[in-house]
Amino acid sequence: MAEEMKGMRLEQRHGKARVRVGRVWETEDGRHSFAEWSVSITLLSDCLPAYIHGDNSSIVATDTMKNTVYVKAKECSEQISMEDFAIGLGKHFTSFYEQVTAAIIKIVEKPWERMYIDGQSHEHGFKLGSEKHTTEVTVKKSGALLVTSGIEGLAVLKTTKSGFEGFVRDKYTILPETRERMLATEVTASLRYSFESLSSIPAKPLYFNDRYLNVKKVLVDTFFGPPKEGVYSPSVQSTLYQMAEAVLARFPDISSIQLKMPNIHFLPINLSTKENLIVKFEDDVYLPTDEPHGSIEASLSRILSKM
Ligand SMILES: O=c1[nH]c(=O)c2[nH]c(=O)[nH]c2[nH]1
Repeated sequence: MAEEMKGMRLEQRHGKARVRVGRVWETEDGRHSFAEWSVSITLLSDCLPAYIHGDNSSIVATDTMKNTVYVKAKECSEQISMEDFAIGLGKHFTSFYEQVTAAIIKIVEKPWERMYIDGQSHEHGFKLGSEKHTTEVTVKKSGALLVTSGIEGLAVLKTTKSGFEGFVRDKYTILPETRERMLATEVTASLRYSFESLSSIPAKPLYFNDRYLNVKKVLVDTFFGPPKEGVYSPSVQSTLYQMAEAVLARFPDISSIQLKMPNIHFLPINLSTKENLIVKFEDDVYLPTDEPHGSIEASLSRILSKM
């Protein structure tokens, strides 16, 4: 919310960050599902008197926002995706409070995965996985909507079928050209859905969970290529583009994707003295590093034809 007065402009928003909630759902046959979320709420609301006159009469307390997360979690009697939970919260804040014009809800899910014991899925046992599902939803009072989902910390590595050649060479360059190197990254992805109003959201339960898993699979499959032969990567940039393109080709309801793919370097080990070659690098012994790393990011969007 922005307001101009006395030749100045005040922009303000308030909310509650990192409200943590765990939710268990039990089906009739006794099988449990579980989700753990960290929910951050930001409200855009007309509460200028609080800033200017110390008058809090229009403020929705951030403590109330926190409580609302638990009330809404209780009300979800069946398992729900966090995108749908965020949309529900946004809908609540923008319709329940007159002064709230928009709500921005961010959720990060802790990656609890169902346990498998001797190949059999456990009814109520979960273990912590690695990459995280995230979402950010903006709901306006008008019902206008923006839904993004993300993946954080998807670490992938391949030991061959990667190279880097033909780049700029000048007096500062020492990097040799290669068609044989490791390729390692930690993918952060953010997907924007094309749903633009509350009424256009798919009614299918767990629609967004399904999308998340399938997008992750397309990203990973494109990064690695087929299991036997793999696929050659001429650069992180090229692989990133192919991953983004594959997602947009496969999922018509995703209108753009942003990918961040740091190039996490594994440096060849060569050890020698003046007299002796102790370790000669033969694409085998590496020094793993995490800094510095290449930082490579891009977003790919559909250009919507104006018919
Ligand atoms: O895939 C790569 N892209 C780069 O832009 C780059 N720069 C670099 O030093 N190594 C690499 N690798």
